[in-house]
Amino acid sequence: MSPSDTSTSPNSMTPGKKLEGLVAAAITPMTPDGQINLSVIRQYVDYLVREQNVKNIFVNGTTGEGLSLSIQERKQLAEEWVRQGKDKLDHVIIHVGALSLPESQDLARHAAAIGASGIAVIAPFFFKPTNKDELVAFLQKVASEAPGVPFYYYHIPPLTGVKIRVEELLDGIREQIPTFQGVKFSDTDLLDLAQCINKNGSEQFAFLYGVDEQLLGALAVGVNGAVGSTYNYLGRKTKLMLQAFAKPDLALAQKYQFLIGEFLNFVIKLG
Ligand SMILES: CC(=O)N[C@@H]([C@@H](O)[C@H](O)[C@H](O)CO)[C@@H](O)CC(=O)C(=O)O
Repeated sequence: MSPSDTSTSPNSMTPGKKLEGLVAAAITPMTPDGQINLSVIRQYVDYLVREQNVKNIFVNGTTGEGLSLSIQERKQLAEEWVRQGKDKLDHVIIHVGALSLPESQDLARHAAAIGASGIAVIAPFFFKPTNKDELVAFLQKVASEAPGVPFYYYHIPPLTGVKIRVEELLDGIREQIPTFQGVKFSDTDLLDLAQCINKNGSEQFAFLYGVDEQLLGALAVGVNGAVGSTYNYLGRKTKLMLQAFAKPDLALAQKYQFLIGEFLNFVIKLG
């Protein structure tokens, strides 16, 4: 599917539905000879929905190694996820961040044309913005290329090295980026996260946490969802934790968080 022959109208998945709950950070399927393997994405969607009860996907992010892919590969993956997610997924969010502003803008226009339900952008991480205004200016130039598409800032300072506090960034953001919809917060600074939520209660922003092993802490300060790699295979288990937290049964929620932590400790030790 190319943007010109799209069979999916823009934002046709769930127009207006707020992004919340679990979002799986998509792994990029590859063939043994290093090509992207689009043929398994249909099965991947069905697996997420049926086996993990997860209906939101974040494409071309960290888990999907989007920044190691070519622009063409990123577009093909975005198209296939939107196509296969139609009528099955609630949200297909495409990460369109890149070091080159024109490339990021190109990816944003493409995501809009194929009907993605949202776009996200990380901070440029080689020549880094040194203050909030520089970062917002970059984000604004990308977001404005997709004026009908909800926009999310992807905050991941351990990888970008850009430590501008999100609380500061959000101050007045809608005036600069009218499509601004929320933050994917992949950092352990819960003070910053808590202040963001505290100060923006009236804005209806989505705050999605990205450190899976600490999700319970982020729930306690008020996030409305999470984006992460483990929701590909621990979606159901994590939903049990969300239910226990909402009940509220903190002891049970802790039990699930500890189990998830134990599992991740094992995975991290494997490298
Ligand atoms: C650095 C990193 O990869 N973080 C993951 C987490 O889900 C992470 O895999 C998990 O917390 C285990 O450490 C996500 O925040 C990344 C993510 O959502 C993405 O793929 O964009």
